[in-house]
Amino acid sequence: KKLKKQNKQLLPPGPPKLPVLGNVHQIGELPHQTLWKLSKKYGPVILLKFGRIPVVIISSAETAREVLKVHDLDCCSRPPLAGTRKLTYNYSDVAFSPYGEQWRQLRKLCVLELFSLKRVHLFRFIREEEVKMLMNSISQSSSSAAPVDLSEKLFALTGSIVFRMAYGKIFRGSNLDSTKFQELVHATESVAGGFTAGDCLPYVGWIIDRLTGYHAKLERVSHALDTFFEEVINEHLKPGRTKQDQEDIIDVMLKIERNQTEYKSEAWVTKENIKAILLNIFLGGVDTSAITVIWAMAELSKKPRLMKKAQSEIRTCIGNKGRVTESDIDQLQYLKMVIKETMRLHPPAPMLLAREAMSHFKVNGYDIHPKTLIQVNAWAIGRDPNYWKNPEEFVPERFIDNSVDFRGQHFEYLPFGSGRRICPGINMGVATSELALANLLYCFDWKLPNGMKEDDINMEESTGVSLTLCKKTPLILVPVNYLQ
Ligand code: HEM
Repeated sequence: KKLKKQNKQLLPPGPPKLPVLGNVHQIGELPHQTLWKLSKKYGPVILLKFGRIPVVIISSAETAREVLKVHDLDCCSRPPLAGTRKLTYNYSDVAFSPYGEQWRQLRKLCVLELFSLKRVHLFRFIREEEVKMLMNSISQSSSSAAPVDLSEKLFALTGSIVFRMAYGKIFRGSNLDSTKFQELVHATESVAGGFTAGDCLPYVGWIIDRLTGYHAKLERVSHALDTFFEEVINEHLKPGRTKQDQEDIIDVMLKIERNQTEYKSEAWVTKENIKAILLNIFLGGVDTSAITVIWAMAELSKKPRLMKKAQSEIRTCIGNKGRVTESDIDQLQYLKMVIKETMRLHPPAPMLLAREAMSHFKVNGYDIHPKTLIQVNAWAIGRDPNYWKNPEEFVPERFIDNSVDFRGQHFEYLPFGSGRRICPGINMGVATSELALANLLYCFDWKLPNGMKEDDINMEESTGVSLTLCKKTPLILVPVNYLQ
């Protein structure tokens, strides 16, 4: 009877699997690309096995809609992974915690308090100050016609912005300078989010994790993070901290923690929740915005005509004001299209964060069982020729008179995901990317170094050590001051 029932089930197709390993050996360094190729052969819903874990890969707008909208509630949990469990104080966070009451309350806290539009506006002065400092530092290189490593500068910029918003401190002069902070972010990314042997292989996996050094690295990183979080939280608890201090994200969370009784039915926050959410901000906020601006500058440098078009829009609008502020951004329609097109071709998170099915449901007629992991390939969907004309080409103009946006309602375009788990930091991420790009384009003309040609710009991708998709080689350009 059982066999009969099983035979009636229709599982998604997929490539042949090895015993024990499943398909792990086929994934390669750029999983979104490998899986895209597999989807061309096997279709938009594929079943793989990572060791013992069944994984379904979704690669079309229609099937993404089924998963993220129609069956959102059936699969809005996150899988339990060893790295994230350790780093998030046993899932005390928002991004990696399973679906349930705690996640709902913390998510509400993020949406209504921490990353709300009001909060994004309150932090505007931080973004403007940090972008201004970046322009000043680039301007110095410009006077000596020295090439600038824009990748490094942009990672440092978004690091400083997130650091100040969350911890209220400025890198410069602190014992954790920008380089050390970047190192900590990247070390954290290298142990968070991905699958370890222990997650995939029963009995022997944990031994492999010890032999490869993963376990020791995870211990080291989580200890360093915990020490850092303890330090910044304790600083916020010192009595000398005056009311005039600009309220940062730790202040907001500590206030809520203190007022537990007042909030009781609304939200409840412990020190561990605070630390775990700080970690989410760390991982969600730093690289994503920097990566967007780096890819945008790389694409525009390859197409000088488009760069000129974006610059003339900004320069006509801003005149001789000296810099672009956030109140100018709404008038810069072409700039917004450049950001959108960049996120279509280079979504910072090419595979949305993995979800876990909580109940049985069907996608495209295939059975999906509870505990199956579901990964949506946003990168492949953004290049689907059924939805995008000349999908491999960078054409910001495709967004003219096109209502498609990144708020999760258009399943052919999912840079921030969709459904219950959609990124709550959209406004913060977009505000940072738009302001930085607008100022880079306004303040400078950009030349390629050492007689390099547009076609020589290396557009190879790298997932590096993390879940995000960077440009493989740093973007090096020569700035020429536009305003003297
Ligand atoms: C360009 C900037 C950004 C991009 C492209 C981006 C992208 C994403 C994506 C694709 C997801 C997964 C959505 C899903 O599973 O459906 C996500 C989740 C998340 N992002 Fe972002 N993000 C950005 C900026 C930020 C910022 C600035 C923050 C916070 C300061 C943030 C915090 C989070 C959190 C907490 C989650 C987990 C939500 C949950 O699981 O409920 N992100 N982001």
